[in-house]
Amino acid sequence: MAIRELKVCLLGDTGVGKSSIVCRFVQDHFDHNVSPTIGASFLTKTVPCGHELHKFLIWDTAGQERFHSLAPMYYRGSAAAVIVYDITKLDSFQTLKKWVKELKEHGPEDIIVALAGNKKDLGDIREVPMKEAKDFAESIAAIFMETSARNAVNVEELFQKISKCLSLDVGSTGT
Ligand SMILES: Nc1nc2c(ncn2[C@@H]2O[C@H](COP(=O)(O)OP(=O)(O)OP(=O)(O)O)[C@@H](O)[C@H]2O)c(=O)[nH]1
Repeated sequence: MAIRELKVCLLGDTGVGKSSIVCRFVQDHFDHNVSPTIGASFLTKTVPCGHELHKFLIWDTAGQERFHSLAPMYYRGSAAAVIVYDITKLDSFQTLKKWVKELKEHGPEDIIVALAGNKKDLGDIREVPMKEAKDFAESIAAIFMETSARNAVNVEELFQKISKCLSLDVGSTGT
């Protein structure tokens, strides 16, 4: 079976759960006391998609402002970007919009963008209405999912959607 390597980066405010999403996806594990990422971390996971295997090369970037200038190194050459916000923090949704703008201006032209509203398990203290995020995602033709790294909700599904989109992309350029 053919293996395709797909570079994916995670972007978003500090504390929104980027590392936790990656950890849930790659190791099916959740840590309540995960330390903030320094610089970036790298993990891989291979998943079947149709008649091929997709090997995700995942760059989990640091959300702290002091690391912002490093981000282009990770989104350049990426096939997809997952921009994460925390549904309980309106500020993190504003930061997501800044990342969308930055990707549009400086990212790869054909990059697939996925928006992930994480911490879905904390719906009681939600600050970002799902509809608002969904409408925004639609307006920029992005994949959208609310996830919970903690409860393993929609994390696998998020990467499956990205995988499917990447397959379709190849299909359309091949014809
Ligand atoms: N309740 C809940 N907490 C979560 C979830 N995902 C992550 N967390 C918690 O949120 C905190 C921050 O998670 P991280 O994964 O370190 O966030 P990050 O976006 O990688 O942060 P930086 O590395 O600083 O950019 C940790 O205490 C996690 O345990 C979730 O789905 N639900």
